This record gives sequence, structure tokens and C-alpha cells, in this order.
Amino acid sequence: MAQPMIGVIGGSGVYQIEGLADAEWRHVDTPWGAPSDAILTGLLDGIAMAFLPRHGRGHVHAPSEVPFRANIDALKRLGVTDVLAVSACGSFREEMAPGDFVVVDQYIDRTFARAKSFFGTGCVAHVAFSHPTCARLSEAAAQAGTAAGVRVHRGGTYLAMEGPQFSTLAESRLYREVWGADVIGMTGMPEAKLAREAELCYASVAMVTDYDCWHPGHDAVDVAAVIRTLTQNSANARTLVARLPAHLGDRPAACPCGCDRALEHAIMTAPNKRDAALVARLDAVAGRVLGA
Ligand SMILES: CSC[C@H]1O[C@H](OP(=O)(O)O)[C@H](O)[C@@H]1O
Ligand SMILES: Nc1ncnc2[nH]cnc12
Repeated sequence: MAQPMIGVIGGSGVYQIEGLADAEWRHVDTPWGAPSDAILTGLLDGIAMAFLPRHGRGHVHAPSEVPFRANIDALKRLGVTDVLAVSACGSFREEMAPGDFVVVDQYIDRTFARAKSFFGTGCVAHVAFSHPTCARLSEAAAQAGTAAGVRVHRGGTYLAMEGPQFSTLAESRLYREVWGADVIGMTGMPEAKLAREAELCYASVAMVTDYDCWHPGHDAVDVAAVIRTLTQNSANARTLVARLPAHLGDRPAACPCGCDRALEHAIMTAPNKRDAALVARLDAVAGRVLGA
């Protein structure tokens, strides 16, 4: 049995969490630059927590400019084992209504202007990604959401768009009717990919704020509509986080899904061909397998 350390990445509307003992905002430097903000660390019911607001306090980073690699590296560097990502999203399903939470289990990645890997020339790696989220952490998040009084949908496909503009009607219909996506947002990727590369368990709670623009009975999404739902969603997300430690339970140290061993057979570059500078940058993310 092992104690986890939980990293919470707060999305739009979630810029802090309450109730941490020994709370401290810590600045963490990474070889990938500065994270979105300082990271709030402390203990919640005896469980170590680290909270990072994805857009920074005051919402300063646009989705395309979020320093995703630095964020994941910084959490790993602090000792985080499990990342709970909290995000606002639009819904493509009538039954996934504003105010509901969707525990995402699949993605369609339509982003194109972001660095998506820690690896590259000089150290090439290909992690498995057919099941992009951690089933163990997702289940705990779903239980904590239900305990917080929220309607929780277990499973859903998140379409990650580049943004920052919202979708056209044609795009919204394509994603919903042809591609079968359930929710849409601008930040789920490459965050989930990078968490897998860093051997972190990752679960995503997408909080529905709107019906994007496909729904004939609702106005097309705009920021005002998002904000109307965001305040309640954000309070519910903070309650979910407060309930999370109670739902982690006694757990085996090794992740049953293998998230914590994702790099075991992933690195292709021969040891004598590896780029020393890149290997050094990978100290936190891949030090376990690179011996960096
Ligand atoms: C304010 S609406 C668009 C904005 O909100 C979502 O952010 P996050 O995923 O960090 O909660 C969405 O992805 C966009 O970045
Ligand atoms: N409809 C939508 N599209 C993209 N990101 C969102 N975040 C919240 N609602 C959204």
C-alpha cells in the first residue's frame, strides 16, 4: 500500500482550493519553463495535495499558450502521483446538461499549435494511449463528485479544439453527429498525453457549462453563458476535491492500469545515441527509466 500525492489542475473558474493544512504557494522551476502559476501545496485529510490553476490566477494564459509541459513536469517534480484535471466544457449530449460533470475516458485531439511531447530527436518515445485516463483515479473522482451532490456521467469523449474562438455550427455538428464526441473544450490535450509520458495517473472531470452551438433550444455559447454556470460548477468542483481523499481508499502502490509504468517499453533511441541535453531535461519526467 502507498500514499498517493494528488495534483489538481484547476480550469476556468477554479483558481484555488480550500481547506489545505500547511498550505503554501510554491514556485517551481522546470527545464520546460515556468508553470502557469505557483503551486499550492498542503495536506487534505492527511493526503498530500498540489493545486495548479491551469490558466494562472486571474486567468492570464490562453488555451494555446498554457505551458502544459512545465505544468506536468512541475507536478511530477513535487512528487505528485495522480493528476485530477478539472475543466469547463461544452456538451454535445442533451442528457449531459449544464451543471453536470463528465468523467472523461476518451479524447479526439484537434489541437495543432502546442508542444505535445517531452520527447523528440535525441530521445524518441512512444507511449501507449488507447486508454488515455486512469480508471482507478477516474472512479474515485466519480464517487467524490456524486458525494458532492453533482450529477456525474461516467465516461465520455472530449474533443480538444485549438480555440480560442468557439466552434462554428458546422464544426459542432461534425464533432457531435459524425465523430460522436460528447463534450468539447480547449485544454484536455496535450495535458493528458503529457501526463501519460510522465507516468502519472490522470483523470479528467469536465464540468458542463453550455451546449456549444448545436442545440436548437439554446443560444450559441459565449463567455457570458459559460460564466453563468461556472460559479456553481466551480463550487461543486472544490467540494469534489474536498471529498476525494475519502474515496482514494487503501490502494496498492502500483497503478492497476499501468499509468505509472508507461515508459517501461516506450523509448526507442539507443542509449549510445541519446542526446545528453534532452536526457537531462527529462530528469523528473523519465528519470526512472533513463537513470538521469
Ligand atoms: C471560458 S470558456 C473557454 C475556456 O474554458 C475552458 O478552460 P478549461 O479547460 O481550462 O477549464 C476551455 O477549455 C477554454 O479554455
Ligand atoms: N462550448 C465550448 N467549446 C470549447 N470550450 C468550452 N469551454 C466551455 N464551453 C466550451
